[in-house]
Amino acid sequence: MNDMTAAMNIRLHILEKITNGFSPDSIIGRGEYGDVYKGVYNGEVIAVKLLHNDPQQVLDDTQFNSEVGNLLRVEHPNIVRLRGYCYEAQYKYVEHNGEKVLCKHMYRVLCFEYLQGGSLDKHLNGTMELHFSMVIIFYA
Ligand SMILES: Nc1ncnc2c1ncn2[C@@H]1O[C@H](COP(=O)(O)OP(=O)(O)OP(=O)(O)O)[C@@H](O)[C@H]1O
Repeated sequence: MNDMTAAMNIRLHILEKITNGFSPDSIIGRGEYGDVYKGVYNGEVIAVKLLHNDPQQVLDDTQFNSEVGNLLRVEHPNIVRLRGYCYEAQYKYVEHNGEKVLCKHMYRVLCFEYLQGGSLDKHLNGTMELHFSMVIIFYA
């Protein structure tokens, strides 16, 4: 990871804060790959795209890094800018068949400059499989 991508890494707790915990009230749009929330980061309004959870199509670190890298390289006046990303695991206990089970929840988030009536069409193409996953890692 270079300095640029490191600087654009936005921690999950910050994204949760600026979207009121990914509250439905903060949703500004829904796409094929995830829901889009509105938030303010470093004084700028941004569009926060929380990628869907699909256990069948989980991106590994290399693939996600590669997609973020691609988005960083795109510089065009007609294409919305990536402001940051988040790739972070959260661990929590959930009820499963009457037992408490520790789950690893991977969050994959892309943050874009906010556009009035904006869309991520220009960024998410057929080659991207962007999801966040929930994987049971062991039983308590
Ligand atoms: N940068 C943005 N600024 C403002 N609103 C946005 C932005 N990006 C997405 N949105 C809103 O969220 C909605 C869903 O956007 P998104 O790009 O995720 O889905 P989409 O346009 O249907 O494309 P896809 O099929 O790739 O998911 C958009 O229609 C728009 O209303």
